[in-house]
Amino acid sequence: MVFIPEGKEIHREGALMRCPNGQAASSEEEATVLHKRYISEQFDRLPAVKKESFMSLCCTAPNSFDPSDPSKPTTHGIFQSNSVRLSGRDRLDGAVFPTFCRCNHSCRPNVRHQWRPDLQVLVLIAVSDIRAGEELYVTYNGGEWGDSSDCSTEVRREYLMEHFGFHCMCPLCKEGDNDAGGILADAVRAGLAIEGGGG
Ligand SMILES: C[S@@+](CC[C@H](N)C(=O)[O-])C[C@H]1O[C@@H](n2cnc3c(N)ncnc32)[C@H](O)[C@@H]1O
Repeated sequence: MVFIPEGKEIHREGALMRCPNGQAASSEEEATVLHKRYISEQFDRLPAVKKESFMSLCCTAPNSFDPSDPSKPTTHGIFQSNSVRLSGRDRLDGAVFPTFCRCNHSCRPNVRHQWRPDLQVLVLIAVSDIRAGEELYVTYNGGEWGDSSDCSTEVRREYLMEHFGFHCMCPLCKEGDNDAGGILADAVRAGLAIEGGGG
């Protein structure tokens, strides 16, 4: 079977759009206005094909749709929904990437990403053997909870809901659901047995 071995570089790509995370401003409101304006100006400068690629990305951040047309995502909303913080000398910037931003999160990812400031590219590397057809998962929390096996499904989901606004359905969390279902089923069976035995 075809597979990508652990440690192999899978892909590298440059940013579709990049923006400083913090801008000199006298208030949070002003910083948001500047951020939105910066993104809008960057978007206007993109060639048509990159505009299309950017606008096709998911839009899930709060308040990310145009108030005058709630079906239309804003450029700021798309940036907020997809941006990843860069590292090294570029650590003050966030950026959106055409392929990386298509990857879903897993609490047990099979891919890690590394920003290369020297080359100005994001590199995706397999962290386990990946079989043909297997989904590529990255982690959105930047290793915040270390080894996710130390942390319960509930705690990880709470964190992801609070910071990223979704209920995690990654394979590890689904395993947690099955375990919980199993425990519940055992408890119900035990209860029935006790009830049955006591009657
Ligand atoms: C950057 S997008 C990821 C790519 C997106 N699924 C797409 O098709 O373009 C992030 C959004 O994907 C969804 N998502 C990513 N990982 C998820 C997971 N483990 N469980 C549930 N939803 C997830 C959430 O809606 C999240 O806000």
